[in-house]
Amino acid sequence: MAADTILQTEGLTKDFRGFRAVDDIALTIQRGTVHALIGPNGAGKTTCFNLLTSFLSPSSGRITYKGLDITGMKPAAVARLGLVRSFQISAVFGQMSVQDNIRIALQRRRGHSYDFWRSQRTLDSLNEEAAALADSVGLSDFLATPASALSYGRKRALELATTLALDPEMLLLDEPMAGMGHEDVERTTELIRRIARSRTILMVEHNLSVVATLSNTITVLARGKVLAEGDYNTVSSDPRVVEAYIGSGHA
Ligand SMILES: Nc1ncnc2c1ncn2[C@@H]1O[C@H](COP(=O)(O)OP(=O)(O)OP(=O)(O)O)[C@@H](O)[C@H]1O
Repeated sequence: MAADTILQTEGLTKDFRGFRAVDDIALTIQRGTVHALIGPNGAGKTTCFNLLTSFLSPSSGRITYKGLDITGMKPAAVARLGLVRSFQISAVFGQMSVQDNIRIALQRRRGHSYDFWRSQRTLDSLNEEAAALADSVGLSDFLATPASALSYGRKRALELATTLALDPEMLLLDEPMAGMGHEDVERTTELIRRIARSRTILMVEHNLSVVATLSNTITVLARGKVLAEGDYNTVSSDPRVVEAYIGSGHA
């Protein structure tokens, strides 16, 4: 494992009752980069993503994070190592305000679980940090707003804030732009760019213009295998990639 590699997979394979969804994938993610996983429908992106966060166990192969073999570890243990998946781990409570949602997440990082209810003082001690996090995702004007009253894009921003409250070193984002309108996509792109300044990000994303804007490296999957890898210009001009997308009716 090279010194600046944060996550690596070797021979990563997943079979579903005889169907090979992920086939011998070798990924190397460099620390401090934004790495995108793309590919036509059914390429194996989600399966690969689920393997990386231990939501699925591989049929064979190995995953190494910061030099540590994390294959088969429980998702929570992986998260504690700083490899955190957004939108799944972070629950947002609709009736609670933006501020309270973020304060709960901050409490969780400190391992206090839900006993924060006991002390208003403990909660208040998190106000500053919560405000800073809300600000970092563009929600400073919404601190008192119940999460359920936020627009879809802002809800996703709140989810991101609650994930960032765990202070992950590496963030795995599953289609961060899914279901967003143009304005939210732009805001979220900027947000991810800012987050990426101090973190490593791996994302599965269908919006290719977002991928082009944000990614340092792109791995293209097709039929469970790595088809191409490189920067956006390299992979988008690769005839095999163009064909894979056209063949799937995606282009
Ligand atoms: N639990 C499962 N059981 C059986 N087959 C599965 C399972 N999960 C995924 N597959 C199959 O594995 C293949 C890869 O699926 P996956 O969801 O990883 O692809 P994807 O690239 O994320 O696709 P999409 O872009 O449509 O989300 C598909 O053919 C899918 O039907």
